[in-house]
Amino acid sequence: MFPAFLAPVPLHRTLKGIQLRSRRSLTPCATLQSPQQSTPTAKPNWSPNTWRSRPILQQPVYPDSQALHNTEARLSQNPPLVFPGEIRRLRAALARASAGKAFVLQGGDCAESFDHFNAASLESTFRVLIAQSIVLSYLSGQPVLKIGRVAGQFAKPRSNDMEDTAVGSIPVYRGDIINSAAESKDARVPEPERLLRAYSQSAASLNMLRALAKSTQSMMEWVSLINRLTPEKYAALVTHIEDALNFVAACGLDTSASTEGLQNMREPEFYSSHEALLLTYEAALTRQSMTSSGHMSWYCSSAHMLWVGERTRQLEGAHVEFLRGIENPIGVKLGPTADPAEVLTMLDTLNPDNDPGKIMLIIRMGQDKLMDRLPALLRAVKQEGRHVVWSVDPMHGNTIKVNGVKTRPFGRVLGEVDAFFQAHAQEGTVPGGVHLEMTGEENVTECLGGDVNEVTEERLSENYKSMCDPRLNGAQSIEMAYEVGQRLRKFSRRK
Ligand SMILES: O=C[C@H](O)[C@H](O)COP(=O)(O)O
Ligand SMILES: C=C(OP(=O)(O)O)C(=O)O
Repeated sequence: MFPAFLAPVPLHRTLKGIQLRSRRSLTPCATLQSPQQSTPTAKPNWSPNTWRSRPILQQPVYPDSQALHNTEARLSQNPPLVFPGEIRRLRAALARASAGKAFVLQGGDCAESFDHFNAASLESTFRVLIAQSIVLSYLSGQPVLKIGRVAGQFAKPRSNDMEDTAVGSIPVYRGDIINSAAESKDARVPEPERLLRAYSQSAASLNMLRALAKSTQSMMEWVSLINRLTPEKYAALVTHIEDALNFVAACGLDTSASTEGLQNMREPEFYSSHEALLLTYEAALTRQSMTSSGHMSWYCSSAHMLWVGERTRQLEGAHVEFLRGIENPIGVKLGPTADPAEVLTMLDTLNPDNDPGKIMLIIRMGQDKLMDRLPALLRAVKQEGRHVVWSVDPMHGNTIKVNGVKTRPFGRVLGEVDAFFQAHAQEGTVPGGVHLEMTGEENVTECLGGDVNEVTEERLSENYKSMCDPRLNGAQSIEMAYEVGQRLRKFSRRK
């Protein structure tokens, strides 16, 4: 199934410290072994621990290393959160997206929280993601692949190690899996037991998301949710969506689940993802499993898809080293400084056999910089015949501060989406997805703008709950789906 793993990395891009690939012996063993029981890996010179000898950024320093070690040992015995078959299914779906036959919608919290965790909030985000996917599918005529930033999105990379607060300068909050957001020096001390709590919350979230995905909704229930959150300017489109759904229902197609798209609407396939930042957590949840062709492979069982962040994507760093050995699909965040040679080397390292469902390049350059920087990347990747899904994260490059509060104006976010489609039209490449920090909660006031119940500067403090960066609320998320869908529709018709 993966014979090309045996191919050597092109010499000119071989990384210092990563040896050329060579034939390796395969040792059969039971499926889903943990790192501590591991047999030789299918990837040469890699194990779930090789990252430990690489330079690493954005990691906490635990005062009690024995406690951390005990927690890692505990986690490595815990059951996997996701399974190899699901991961392989996601890769097959992503391969379709890389060929322009599906579109990826990836979204969820900036940072999941222990204190804000509740069923209503999780369910509202799930429902809004499905509603967005219906709008996107209707407008573009493409199946939409739904991936949540959920069930593991707990660790945050930060710009600075320290912050000034009312109690003086203290270490920054790095996400609930690491320390507490409370403003005191003690609260910011990293605590290993938080890894176990994050694991438990992720398991509970996945349990609920799997149940939600299986609980059949009538199409009209979706229409009523979409209707409530649709801006006036798109009211006519809701009627068209309703007509289309009525038509397929009248044809008996909604119950027969005879096409991928319709089945997806009734029983949506839903995948989890998060930034692979806290490598002690990710490594402890990495398991070995046999592929259908009898090869042993490593899967990170913390989420279906993982991504490497803009701040930790150094080619010789620990995060890329960890990610190169696992079979999960990998996202790579690319900010304005990413250059073509670096991106191609990254692809050599993470996807040496050029599998079309393996890599998602997630552009987050900011609306002002994208048109300057993205076309060169699109050209280089296309010229080299590399298969990737191109996605846009229009959130992270468009953050501003208003009265000291981080926010993102809806218009700027949309500006980056626009530029993304424009760059692909110019270069003849495929815009394959969108990545949003969002919540299904309707009354959240973190991002400015939006047509339904507009968030003004004065309203930002009304209900600002994000643990780190501002999210689109339920109505802003649906509005964004219309905007992205219109652009995707125009794009598809241009072909
Ligand atoms: O979500 C992304 C980063 O973690 C976040 O933007 C960092 O925020 P900071 O610049 O306030 O540290
Ligand atoms: C930190 C994030 O993004 P980036 O690495 O693009 O800044 C994120 O998506 O949470």
